[in-house]
Formats: sequence, structure tokens, C-alpha cells
Amino acid sequence: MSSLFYFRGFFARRAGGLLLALFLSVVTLLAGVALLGTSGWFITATALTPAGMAFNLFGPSSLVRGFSFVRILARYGERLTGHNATLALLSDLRVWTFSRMIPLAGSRLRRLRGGDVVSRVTGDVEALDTVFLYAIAPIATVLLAGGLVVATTWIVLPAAALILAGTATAAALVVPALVIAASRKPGGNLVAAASDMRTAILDSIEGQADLLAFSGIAAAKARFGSTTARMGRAKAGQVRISATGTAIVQALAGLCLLGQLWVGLGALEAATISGPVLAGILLGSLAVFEATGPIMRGAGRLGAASAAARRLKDLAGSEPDIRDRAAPVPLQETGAITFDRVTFGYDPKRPVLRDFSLRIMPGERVAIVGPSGAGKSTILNLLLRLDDVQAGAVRFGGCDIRDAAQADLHARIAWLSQETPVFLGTIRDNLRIGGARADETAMRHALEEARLGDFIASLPRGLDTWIGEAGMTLSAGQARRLCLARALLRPAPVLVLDEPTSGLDSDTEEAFLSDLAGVARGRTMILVTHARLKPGMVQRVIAPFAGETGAT
Ligand SMILES: Nc1ncnc2c1ncn2[C@@H]1O[C@H](COP(=O)(O)OP(=O)(O)OP(=O)(O)O)[C@@H](O)[C@H]1O
Repeated sequence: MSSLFYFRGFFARRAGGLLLALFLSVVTLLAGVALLGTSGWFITATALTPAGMAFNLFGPSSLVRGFSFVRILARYGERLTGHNATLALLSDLRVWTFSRMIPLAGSRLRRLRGGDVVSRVTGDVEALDTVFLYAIAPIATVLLAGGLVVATTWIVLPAAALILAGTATAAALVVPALVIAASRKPGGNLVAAASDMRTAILDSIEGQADLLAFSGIAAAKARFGSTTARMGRAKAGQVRISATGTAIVQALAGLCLLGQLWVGLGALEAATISGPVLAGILLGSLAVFEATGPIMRGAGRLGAASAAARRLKDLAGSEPDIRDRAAPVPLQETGAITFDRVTFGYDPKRPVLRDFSLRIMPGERVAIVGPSGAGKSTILNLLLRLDDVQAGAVRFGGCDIRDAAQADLHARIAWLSQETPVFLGTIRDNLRIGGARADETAMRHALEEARLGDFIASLPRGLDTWIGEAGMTLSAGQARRLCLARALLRPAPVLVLDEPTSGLDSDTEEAFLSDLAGVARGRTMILVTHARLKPGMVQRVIAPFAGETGAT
């Protein structure tokens, strides 16, 4: 539950709407109690009135109508305000999770599967945001409204009030607490299984062609089947526990009725109360128990919500590994890039770079080459400070990049990574990510440089052509070139290109690499490539994993 408590600030921010919903929920329950109590009293009084004796029908019947009207209105208002506040809470939580998640991209996020991350931002947030509506509000309602009913009953028949207080407290607090404790394990299993299921779906969609080609559909189906079966088992466990809780609450309601009838009949015999009042007490108490139904459903959810809160806190509640200093040093507009005796490994025990040094002067065009898996992309990751070095320093214009603000550093680097995605939207939307203020001419120029100009010109909607999820309407090479155009649009003094020509045919690749000097336009350019480089394409080829080969 402490994980749930961690998110109290979000509930506090929506306190107005949530408290109004709680107030209306109390009014609904009290109106229900008054409605049943008055009806019980009214029907019994009518039945007990001897024939021929006058009885005022209008007062009680208008009270019954009035209470039922109040109940309807209060229930409507409670649903409206409760769901409104919950939806606002949902949005707050999603935005918070998303914005906390992005800075983790360099480190912790990499360890999670895509489906798991989606699951946390969607399913876990949903499990958490319904906590108030389905668990806290019903419990608080029964305690508040039940307290008032107990106080009223105390005036008429204290023994009946004590019975109601005891049984209702057990139903609203003790049984839910037991249900929450018992459903913690199946709740956790349910959240984990739901996450695995999302991962299985995403993996199958992304790898659909490969699964078909390698006859892997049966294995994918089996994996999906086993996660859904796990989900089913966890859900069944949860339902069994809350059904047991509901049965106990029903038994408590029966016990309350029997107890009140016992003391009520004694009081009736002693003429301390009248028959109609006893009927009113019995039915009013029953109405209190009516509100314990949602508590049981909510208590089952609390286990899952607590597990979801733990996973969310784990993902987004911790500080990112890479953080700006309190007072970052401003970076020069441009400057030399230096790797000064850098040691780094994703697993510190197995360094990818050991005592690695490199210096690239402003405006220089260099290529970094080396065998696959040697650490070329790692050098670029460190330059962007997606990870921090374990020894040595990376400097920009003489300033250790750990002393600068990350945003300042990133503003100086236009980057095309190996996994750069095409985003859902138009070609123009994708280009704007590189150059938010780029005009049509600049966009077309960048597309020409990325050798995509003719293709875009052939599209009926040109720059406004919609490209589907992960660039589905583009070929792999076209998608890559669009990402390249996006990087070229970024007005940064350093251009970092990781395998920019992958996906291009050899003629286009050669033409592109020959154009690089013009494309760089005086910027520093770092190119990681496996392509054969001709003289003049870059000024220096660095082979850090085999010694420097010198200028070409
Ligand atoms: N996120 C990561 N977590 C753990 N290890 C990683 C990670 N990224 C890369 N590595 C490992 O670090 C080493 C260097 O990887 P890197 O991607 O820098 O190589 P590369 O020279 O760019 O390879 P390629 O030419 O194939 O792209 C590899 O052994 C790789 O397995």
C-alpha cells in the first residue's frame, strides 16, 4: 500500500472533484437509507392502522418520492463528478508517467520490453486511477453515512445501533482489509500477465513477417495462449476472493438484521418503540449494507492497483541515471569534441571502450570505422550523453559534457541513429521534428540532399503525404532517407550520422557519400559507416579498434 501512498499528490490535486463525488455518494446512500426506512415505517404503520381510522397518507408518500428523487439526482451527480475527476486524474498520471519515462531512455528503459512499457503507461495507470472511485469512495461512504445512521438509530434503540455499528464496520473495513491482503498475490500476477500479453501482441505484430517466414506462428500462439491462461487464472483467483468477501458481507447483513430483530422485538414487547419504527430501523440498516457491494469489487481491485503503483513507481518514480547539475555550464556554440581516456561498458565489468581517446576539430569531417559490435555506436551514444562514462571524460569545446545541460548539448548535435524511427504523421510532421521552424524550401532542400526529392515530388500530396505506423507506406531505404533529411534539417554545428546509407542501393550510397562535404556545409561531421569510402568523402578515417589509418 505504501506504493499507492506515493501517488497521493495526484489525488490531492483533484481533491475538489473527488470530495464532491464522495459527498454526493454519501447523500445517495443516506437518501437510500431514508427511502427504505420511511417506506418500512409507512407500510407497517398503514398495515397496523385499524380499519376506519384516519391515516395521513400524503406526508409519508411525498417523503418517499422526495427521497427517491434526491437519490436519483445525487447518484447522477456522483457518477458525473466522480468520473470527471477520475478521467482528469488518468490524464495527469499518464502525462506524468510519460514525461518521467523519457529521460530514462538511456538506461533503465532499455532494459524493458516495449509491451511492458506500454502496459505501464496504459494498464497500470488505469488500475491506479480507479482506486478512488471503486475502493476509497465506497469505503468512506459506508463509514460516513453508516455513522450517521448509527447515530440516528442510537436515539431510538441504542442496542440496534451497536449491532449495526459492529457489523457495518466489519463489512466496510475488516472484510475488505482481508480481501486486499488475500488478493495482493493474484492482483500482482494479473498485472504482470497483462504486461506479458501486451508484449506478446506487440512482438507478434512487429515480427509478423518473420514469424510467417520461419513458421513461428504456432509458437507465438502458444506464448499468447499461456499468457492469457495465466491472466485467466489470476483473474479467477481475484474473483474467488472477492466473491468470498461478498458472501461474508451478506452474512454480516443477515446477522445485523437478526440481531436488530432480536433486540427490537424485546423493545416492542416493552413498548419502548413502535412496530413501524422497528420496521424503519431494519430496512434502513439493510440499505447501509447495500453500499458494501461496491466495496468488495473495489477491494479486489486494490491488490492490482497496489501492484500497478509499485511498477509505475519503479519505472517513473526514480530519478534518471543521467541528470543535469544544479548549475550547468553554458556550452560554446561550437568547439572540438574530445574523448579523454574514456572507459565505458554497458556492464561496467565488461568495458566496450577502454582508455579511449579521440579529438575531432570543429568543421572536421571524420568517419569512424571498425568491425560490427566493436563500439562505434557506443562512442556516439556517449557523445550525446545517453550514458555516462565510467572513467575519463567527453568534452565539447573543452567543457566536460557532464557539466553542461543536456538540452544545451543536444541543441548542438544533429543525430541520425541506427534505429531512428519514422513517426506516425505526414512527411512534413516528420521533418519538423528535425527543424521546427524549417520552411517548405528548407524541407525540400533537405529531401534533395537525402536523395528523396524525386520520390516526394511524385506523391500527389507531396509533403503532406500521410505515412503510417513506423513508416509503413515507405520502403526501408526511403524511411531511412526521410530520417536523414530530418537530421540534416536540424541547425546544429555537429552532424552525427550512424550508418546513414543503410538501405540505399550501392550507386545511391556512393553518390550520397560523395555529396557529404556539401551536405555538412562547414559543420563538424562524424560518420559511422561500413561503406567503402573513396578519397575526399571525409577528411579522416578513424579506426579506434585497430589504430588510426590517417587522412584519405
Ligand atoms: N544497450 C546495450 N546494452 C548492453 N550492451 C550493449 C548495448 N548496446 C550495445 N551493446 C554492446 O556493446 C558492444 C558495442 O556495441 P555498438 O552498438 O557500439 O557496436 P557497433 O560497433 O556500433 O556495431 P555495429 O557496427 O554492428 O552497429 C556490443 O558488444 C554490443 O553487444
